[in-house]
Amino acid sequence: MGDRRFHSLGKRLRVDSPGGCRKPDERTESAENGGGKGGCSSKSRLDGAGASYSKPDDEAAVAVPVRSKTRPTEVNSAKVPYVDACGGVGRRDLRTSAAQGKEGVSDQMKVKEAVRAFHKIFEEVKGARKSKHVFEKDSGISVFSEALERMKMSKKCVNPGKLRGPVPGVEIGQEFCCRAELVVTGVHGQIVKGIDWVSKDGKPYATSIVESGQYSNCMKSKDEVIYCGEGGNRVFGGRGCLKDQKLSGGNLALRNSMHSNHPVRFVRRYKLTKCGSGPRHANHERLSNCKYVYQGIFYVRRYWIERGPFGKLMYMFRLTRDLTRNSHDGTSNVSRALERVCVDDISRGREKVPIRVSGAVGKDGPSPFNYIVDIIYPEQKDLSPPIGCNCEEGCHSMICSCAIKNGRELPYKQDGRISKFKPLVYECGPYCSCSHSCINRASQSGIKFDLEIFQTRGKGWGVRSRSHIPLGSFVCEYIGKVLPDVLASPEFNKHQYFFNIGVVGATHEENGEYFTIDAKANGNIGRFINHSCSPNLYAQNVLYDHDDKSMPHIKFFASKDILPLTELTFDYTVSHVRCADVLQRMKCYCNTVACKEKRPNEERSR
Ligand SMILES: C[S@@+](CC[C@H](N)C(=O)[O-])C[C@H]1O[C@@H](n2cnc3c(N)ncnc32)[C@H](O)[C@@H]1O
Repeated sequence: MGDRRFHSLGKRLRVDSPGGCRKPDERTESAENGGGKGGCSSKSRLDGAGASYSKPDDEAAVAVPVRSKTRPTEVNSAKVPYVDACGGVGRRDLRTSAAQGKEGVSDQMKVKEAVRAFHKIFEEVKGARKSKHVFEKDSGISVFSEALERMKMSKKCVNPGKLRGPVPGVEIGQEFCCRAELVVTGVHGQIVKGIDWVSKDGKPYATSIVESGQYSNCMKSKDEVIYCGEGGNRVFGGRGCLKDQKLSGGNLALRNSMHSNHPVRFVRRYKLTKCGSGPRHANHERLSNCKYVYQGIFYVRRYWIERGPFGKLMYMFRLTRDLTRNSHDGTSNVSRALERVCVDDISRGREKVPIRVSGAVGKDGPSPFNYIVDIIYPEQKDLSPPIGCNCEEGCHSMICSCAIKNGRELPYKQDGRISKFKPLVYECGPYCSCSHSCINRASQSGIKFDLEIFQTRGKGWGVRSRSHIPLGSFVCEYIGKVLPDVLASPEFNKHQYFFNIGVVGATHEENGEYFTIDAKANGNIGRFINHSCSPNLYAQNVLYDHDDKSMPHIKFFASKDILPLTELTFDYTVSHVRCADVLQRMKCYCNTVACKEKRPNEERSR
């Protein structure tokens, strides 16, 4: 390993939400629907720290939460016939649906009954106010809220606890006239907030999200949603509430749900045209100018922060539908589907492109690990946010403060390829004013090449690309959990997944503060890249979301043009990977001329 010299960064700022910490959640799983106040100012980090989930993904994905004997019918298609919750003209008789068992029907009847009861109470409240000439603006509480309150008092809501996963009696595609209907049926317990959550072991976990129309959310396809977190960043500006979003409340709950692979219900809002169709209540009147359609169970795959339309930071979440979950499937179907996922995409939809396992699958496939796409920083580490650039019109080498830190040059060419390798590259990031398409963010847009994992000779699994990779292209990051060096046990293991990090010559070395990325339990495709004495990848230190040189991102770029199906490798000895120690104790199977020259007497007959 190379020697470690270094400089000081001085004071470290926090990346996380400021503010004191009251208990992260005041609600409990058994809280009455809609009763909680969403906010929480829990002190929490931007990074993945605190990801205390212990379940491997596979396990979590198969474990369908069971809370009622009567499982709801979840079908993975928005086109399935829906049960109109409003009980009006032209509805199908629920009892005729062959797919629904007796219990499913009774759940649906309960849901329908709750909606009917709500509308009855709503009419009563409205009528009472009308007769007393009480106008909504004078009453201080809306007719909806008052009716909802009465529903709760008379215990007429169904599925009252904060359920996780599917809601009994509610199908994908089911329509609701208003937010209150979502509350009385147990789909989403918040009448205003878009994110609903429960507290478990003192941590909030998201149960459902509703597109409120206030943020720039979008459903990219019927299986993928980009959801903007909550707080101070409405698309239309709001009333004096513009501020940076924080990793607390619903945002923290979504982050935690991502780490623990918790299911999140998603409800989409559709605006209705004046004469268009839409659910109506018993009197055939529209209750609002939009409708809400239940879309099914989604999983949070990743999150990031970006600047919103008003220049404030927003937490963005990517959720995808879990196609393995379908209550018509028996367990065998679920495991078959999981197997298929393993062959098709080891990242389980977390990368933009699927990552295949070539050859063996199932028991013969790579041993299980939790696929993550964001580094998990140590909880106790205060990460200093960098001072971002102010280049709203695009970054230029002479004026962009990030380019200035790179020696007054932008490290990337127009096509996104790195111009030259450096000890450290400063990219623009979440604290910069430039756009996401800024050229100085080349390594932040995810994997683009068609990578796959395959069995090598003598080295276990390795990585290769099905497509050609041009010199200088970003390939992938080495992702895992950052551990203080002392915790990264140097003991010899068959396959080591440690990557020692830290910019050589930076201040952390004076304090003896060293870190290692451990990708054994949590990692991405980077953990499968093997060593070669004549590598085709280069591990580049990159900083953008914090300024701490002791834990830069490790980004792999192509150090030569790489032909399709060539194994991707980097030099463990140059990159300070702890595997370098391993290589001293075991034979190198990179099978290159450089290796034979380095180790002329080594036996390579595996
Ligand atoms: C980061 S892992 C790489 C992925 C690993 N091959 C697997 O199957 O998971 C590092 C381990 O791969 C093996 N390895 C990597 N490069 C090697 C090489 N050139 N020769 C022999 N073994 C190698 C060693 O066992 C090493 O500890």
